[in-house]
Amino acid sequence: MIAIILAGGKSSRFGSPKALATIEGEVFYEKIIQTLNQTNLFEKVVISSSDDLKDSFNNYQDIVVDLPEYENNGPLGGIYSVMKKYDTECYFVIACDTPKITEKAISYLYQFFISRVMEEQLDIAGYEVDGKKMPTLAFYSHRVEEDIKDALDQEEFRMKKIYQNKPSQWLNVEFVNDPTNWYQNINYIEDLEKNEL
Ligand SMILES: Nc1nc2c(ncn2[C@@H]2O[C@H](COP(=O)(O)OP(=O)(O)OP(=O)(O)O)[C@@H](O)[C@H]2O)c(=O)[nH]1
Repeated sequence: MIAIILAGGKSSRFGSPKALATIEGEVFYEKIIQTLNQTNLFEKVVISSSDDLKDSFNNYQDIVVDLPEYENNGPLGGIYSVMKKYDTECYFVIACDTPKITEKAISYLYQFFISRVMEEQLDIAGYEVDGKKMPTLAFYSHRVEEDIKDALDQEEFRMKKIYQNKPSQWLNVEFVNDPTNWYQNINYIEDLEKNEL
C-alpha cells in the first residue's frame, strides 16, 4: 500500500504553500509523514507535488510531480500521477492541510476498508464530518485509476464524480474515539490561529 500526501495546488486561501506551514512547531508535511510511518501500513509514503514546489521538501526522496498533461488539475491530477507511477493494490490519500491526522484514525479506516476492498465490495472508504465527505482523507483501490484518468481527460476535476460512480463508504469522524479535531482542514491562516488559541 502506498500513502499519497497531496501537497500541490495553489494554497490561494492560505497565502503560502500549506504543506510548508507549521503547527505546534512541526511542518505540516513532515508531521504527516511521521504519522503515516507510525502506522506501519505503507511500503512507501509519496509526496504529490506540483513542479514549482518540488524542491521545497528538504530533499525528501519520494516526490511525484504532477504529470505535465494533468498539471493544475487539482487533487485528482496529483492522485492519478502517483497511481500511474506506482502500481499497488490500494492507496491512502491525505491532504497536506490535515496535519493533525492520527495513527488511530488511519488504522480505524484501514480496518474498515481492507476486507471489503479485497472482496470487491468497496473501492473507496473515507471519513465524513457533519455529513461532508472528505475524499482527501480516504483509502482508494487501484480500480479507480482508469476512472480518474477518464474524468481528467474530460476536464472533470471534481472528486465527487469519482466517488459517486464507484462503491464507496464514509465513516463519521466520531466513530474514532478521539475528542481532538484530528480531521481539521486548514485552508486559511485563521484556521491555524484558531487552533493555537
Ligand atoms: N499534487 C497536487 N495536489 C493538489 C493540487 N491541487 C490541490 N492539491 C492538494 O489537494 C489538497 C486540497 O486542495 P485544496 O485546498 O482544495 O486546494 P489548494 O489549491 O491547495 O488551495 P486553494 O487555492 O486555497 O483552494 C491540498 O492538500 C492540496 O495541496 C494539484 O493540482 N496537484
